[in-house]
Amino acid sequence: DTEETMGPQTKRVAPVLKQPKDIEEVINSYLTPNSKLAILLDYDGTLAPIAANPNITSMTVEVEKALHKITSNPKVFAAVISGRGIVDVQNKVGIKNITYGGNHGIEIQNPDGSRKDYELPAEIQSNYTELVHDLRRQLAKNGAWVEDKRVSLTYHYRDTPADKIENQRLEAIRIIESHGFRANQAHFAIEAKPPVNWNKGEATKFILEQKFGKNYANEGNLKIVFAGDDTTDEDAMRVLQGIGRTFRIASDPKMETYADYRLPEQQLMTPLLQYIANIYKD
Ligand SMILES: O=P(O)(O)OC[C@H]1O[C@H](O[C@H]2O[C@H](CO)[C@@H](O)[C@H](O)[C@H]2O)[C@H](O)[C@@H](O)[C@@H]1O
Repeated sequence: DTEETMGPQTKRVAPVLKQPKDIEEVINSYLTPNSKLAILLDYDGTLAPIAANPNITSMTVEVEKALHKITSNPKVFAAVISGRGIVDVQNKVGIKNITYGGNHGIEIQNPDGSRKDYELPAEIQSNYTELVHDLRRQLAKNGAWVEDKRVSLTYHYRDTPADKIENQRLEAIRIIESHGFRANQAHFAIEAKPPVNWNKGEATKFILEQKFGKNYANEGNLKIVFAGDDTTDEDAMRVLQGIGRTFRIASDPKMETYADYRLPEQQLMTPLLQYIANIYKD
C-alpha cells in the first residue's frame, strides 16, 4: 500500500542530516515560536530505539523530557502513530496530551477520549483470526513468534538462527498474502496489515483534518513535522510531501524515500526534538 506511482509525489534519495547542527539548521529555518505546530511521530525505531523485544523498549530520558516540553505548549498538537496496538503505545509513551494511532492508524484516540476506529469488514476480521492461527501453527518456531494486535499482526523473527530466517520470512509472507493480507517488511519482522484503504498516511490526513480542517495543507501558519523509520511510515511521508518537514530514519544511503530528509540513526531524534522543544518552550 505504499504507492510508488500515486499522485505527483515521488520517492528519491533524500539529503542526509548527519550532525545535530544540520538538524538545527532545518528546524530553525522552518519553525518559529509564533507558528502552530502539528508534530506526528512514529514510536518504535523513532521515539524509542529498536530493542530485542517490544516489551523492553523505552524512550530515553532526554527524548521524554523534550516530548513533554513540546506537548505542553498550547501552540503544539502532537500525535504518535504506531504499528503497535493503541493501548500498548499509549502505555509506552505515557503522555496524556497526545492523539494516539494504533495498528498503523486503524485505531485513533484523542486526548479527550473520542475515538475513530476503522471498522474492518466481517470477512477480513475472520480471515485475520485464521491468519493468526495458521501463522502460529506453522511458523512460531526457531525463536520466531506472532504478535497478535487484534486487527493487524507482526511476525517477529529477530531470534531465529540466520540460516533459517529467509525460508521462514518468505513462508510468512506467503501465508499472510494467502489470507488476503498485505505483508510489509519491518525490522526483523513482517507486518501483516488488512487489505483496506487505510494506513499511516490516511490516518495522518484524518488526524490533521479533524484538528485543523480539510484545508490544513494551505494554512500558512501551520507547520507540520513527521518522523518515522519504517516502510509503513512512508505512507505518511507521501501524504505530507511538499507541505511539511518529514524525516526518515534509515542507515542505507541509497534508500529512496518520500521524506524530505534522512536521519542516519535513531539517536538523532534527541537533538531533533530538543531543537523543537527549544523553539516551543513556554
Ligand atoms: O510503527 P512503529 O511504532 O514503529 O511500530 C512498528 C512495530 O514495532 C515493534 O516491532 C519492532 O520494534 C521492536 C522493539 O524495538 C523490535 O523488537 C522488533 O524487531 C521490531 O520489528 C512492535 O512489536 C510491532 O507491533 C510494531 O508494529
